[in-house]
Amino acid sequence: MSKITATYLVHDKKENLQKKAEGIALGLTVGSWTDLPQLEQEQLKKHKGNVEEVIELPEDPRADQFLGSHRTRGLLKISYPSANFSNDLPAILTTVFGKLSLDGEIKLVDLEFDRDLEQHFPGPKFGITGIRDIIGVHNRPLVMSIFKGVLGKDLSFFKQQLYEQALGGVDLVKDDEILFENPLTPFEERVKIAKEVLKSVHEQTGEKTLYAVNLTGRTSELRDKARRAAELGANALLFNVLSYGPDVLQELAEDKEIPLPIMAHPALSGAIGSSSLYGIGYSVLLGKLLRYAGADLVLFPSPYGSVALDRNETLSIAESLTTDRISLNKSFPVPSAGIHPGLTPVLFNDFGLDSVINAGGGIHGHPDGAAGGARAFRQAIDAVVKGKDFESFAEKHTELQKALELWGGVPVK
Ligand SMILES: CSCCC(=O)C(=O)COP(=O)(O)O
Ligand SMILES: [Mg+2]
Repeated sequence: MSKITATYLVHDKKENLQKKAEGIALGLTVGSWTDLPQLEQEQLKKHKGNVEEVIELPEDPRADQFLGSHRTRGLLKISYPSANFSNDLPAILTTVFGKLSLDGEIKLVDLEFDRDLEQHFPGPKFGITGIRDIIGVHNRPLVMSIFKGVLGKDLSFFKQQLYEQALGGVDLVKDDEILFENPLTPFEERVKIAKEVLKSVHEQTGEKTLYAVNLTGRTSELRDKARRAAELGANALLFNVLSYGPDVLQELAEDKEIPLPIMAHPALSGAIGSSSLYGIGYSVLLGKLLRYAGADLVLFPSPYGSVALDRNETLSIAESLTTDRISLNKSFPVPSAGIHPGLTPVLFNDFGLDSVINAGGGIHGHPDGAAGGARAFRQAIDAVVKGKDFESFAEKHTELQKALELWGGVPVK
């Protein structure tokens, strides 16, 4: 029988982790069944969760600081039969971590879909390969920039910023996630102007650029709005997935009349993923779930910038997005937040060729403006991909040199 397997990190005053695991396996499925008549017990058996593994972990060295007295710490791996849920993320999440998420110090740190279940989730429509094919770039990390300072500005400002970013050589430009429907830069107008600007840049440089327009508004409006964007010539969407829920992303990703790559923004994810005791681990939240739901690109804070995540957490997100799965395309990992060209060597070292380097301030704050910032990133990427000495390369590339003078460089340790 098909199943889903969840791994939980638990901290407990009670010593017996096996008993705790059995309690969860029973409590989240059939409840108390041992006192029921034999026939009913047999019927319920096929619905009962199964404890697959219990691993006791050494006490966290920081336990005294944030946990108080000694606690048992461990990983509980429990599987749930697919007979218990329908094949959709809301049912799966409610089964494995609905009520349980409220029950003390417990964090969902892994979720394994078996092959039968995986087939119900088509995943990214384009994925890494599809996006590379659209842009026509296969041999380097991509560069993405973010519109900045657009709130309160009109379409002429938007047009100029887009033009400069694209002309400098970024592969993708995205709206900031805080740009919603507004009278100065309406959604449909942004799409139309972007189409015109990117066509003109393509004619000048021969390079293709994607613009991810922020798909916002009430859930019931999203499908029509995204379809309209596609009709008007949009070539990508940005989506604040956690404000809506992964199933909403899946609806959009599966829609044949929305033939656009979808970029998932991590806004709100810190509220769910950042505690070491509670919530959902980032590799599940931003990794597996968003890939299953169909995100072609997933943004997350890098270990190095202004909003930094633990390095191992970021590596596990990237691994969840890119690990080989027979029936699923890979999603592009997009380490972000406070990124500047001097971080390119460490980002390339951590996330490799199949990643997108994404910057807002690190593009617009360049002394030569957004086009200069974009060139600095392209030069930085050129240097790392060719294995050149970064500092010496910068001496011969003006924009990169200026970026390093302003923000410094971070060498790979
Ligand atoms: C928290 S990851 C999302 C990155 C993002 O949306 C952003 O605006 C980053 O801007 P920055 O100027 O820090 O590159
Ligand atoms: Mg932003």
